[in-house]
Amino acid sequence: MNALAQAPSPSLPSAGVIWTRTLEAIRQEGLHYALTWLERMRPMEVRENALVLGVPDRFFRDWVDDHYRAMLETHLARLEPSLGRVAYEVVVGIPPSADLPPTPIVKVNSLRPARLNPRFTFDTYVVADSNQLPAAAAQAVAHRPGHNYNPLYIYGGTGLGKTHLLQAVGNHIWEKDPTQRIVYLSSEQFTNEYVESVREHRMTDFRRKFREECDVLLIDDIQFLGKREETQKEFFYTFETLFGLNKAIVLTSDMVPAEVPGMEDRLRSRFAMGLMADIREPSYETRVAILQKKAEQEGLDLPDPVAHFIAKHVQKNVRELEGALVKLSAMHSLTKQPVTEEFASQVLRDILPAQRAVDVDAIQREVARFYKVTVEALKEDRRHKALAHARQVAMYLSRKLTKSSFPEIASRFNKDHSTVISAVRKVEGLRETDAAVHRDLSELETKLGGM
Ligand SMILES: Nc1ncnc2c1ncn2[C@@H]1O[C@H](COP(=O)(O)OP(=O)(O)OP(=O)(O)O)[C@@H](O)[C@H]1O
Repeated sequence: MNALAQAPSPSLPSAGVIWTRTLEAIRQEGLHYALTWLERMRPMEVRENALVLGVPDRFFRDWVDDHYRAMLETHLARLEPSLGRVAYEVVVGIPPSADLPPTPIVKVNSLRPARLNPRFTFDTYVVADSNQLPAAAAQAVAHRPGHNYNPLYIYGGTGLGKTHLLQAVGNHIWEKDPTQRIVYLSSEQFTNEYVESVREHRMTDFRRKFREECDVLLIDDIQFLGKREETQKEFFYTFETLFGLNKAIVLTSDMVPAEVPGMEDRLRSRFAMGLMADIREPSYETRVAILQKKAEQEGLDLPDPVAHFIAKHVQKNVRELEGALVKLSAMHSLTKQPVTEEFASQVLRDILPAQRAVDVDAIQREVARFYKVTVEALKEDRRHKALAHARQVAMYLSRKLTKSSFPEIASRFNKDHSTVISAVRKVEGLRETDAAVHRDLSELETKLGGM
């Protein structure tokens, strides 16, 4: 049999090596059914900008060419940009196609569906208290699209990971089964496509794309549909068709359906038919965990105190946390300075919120709110255990976060200064030994914007 031929230029690997790598990439994408055919072919040579593959007969050649050429050429170009084509040569000795097992005739989407970012996967998503339900629901949809939670409606504030989860659903389904037709877009893009199709009299194409050739519909920021009456109508029928066919529908929004201005009632009620799950703002611990995971992904060695420092100061959303980390990482590789708290505070000066001056009043208010007691109760003499703890915490924070002296603090709580001193000592001790107290204090300090 004609074995592997040599490469045309010394800079290119041989046809055999290129072919092995191509098959490996296809295997990694889980396209096993394609391999049944592809593994029969023999790498012959690299000719001009084509990889020449040996095939047993013309039937085989035509079948592979019809079904897998696009996929092969995509993978080839990714591995060797100078090779954009495959060519075939009938070779004696390769077992003929007749003894191949029957292969399902499916149209393979060898390219990741449009607009899906491969970075947004379940692997790179940190699951925590703030997003447990939507993350679990998204995974359930990705495992059994159309059967679990249909539709799934994920809502929450900006930069909290809605798009990430939505795209993770799409990426997971596609990676497991590239024959699934996944349509991912924002409601604004849906509107634009609709308006264009009406204008250009291409509604049949539009409906085919969204109703007939769609197994999974993922729409980001559905709230923008509220302002578009005509598009909403079209979307309603799209929804009804897909839902009736058990096709998976996942939507994201920054508010619950009932709050979306201008959204028709019939759509609101349909959105609420499956599962509505909200992503909340990440807690302090979640922010630390996200920073650590992202640092690991970026290959940045992030010491714990620095992760805590950023988490304490960047509280708004995950997008801002990520921005802080990217900046830190870039400055670290440029300057080669060690990643310390001091370095972080210099680098992130312009993103960190300015330190708020905290006073005893603000501390009393925040602590009272936190422990669900009144500010007056903090200043009274009552010795109820929970109240006494809240009072001691308020005294400790007053000492730690303000410049007030013990007697000054004492006067604000109607106590004498020795009570404040022993309260501060007690809370300092508890902070070291009691994890719940440690967590409460960190959260309170974060809320108060202190260090
Ligand atoms: N739990 C998480 N784990 C890892 N990364 C996250 C998480 N949540 C958010 N991110 C990251 O934060 C950034 C912002 O997230 P995303 O774009 O999904 O937010 P969003 O809720 O869709 O925001 P918007 O409403 O503004 O569109 C992304 O880079 C995303 O990867």
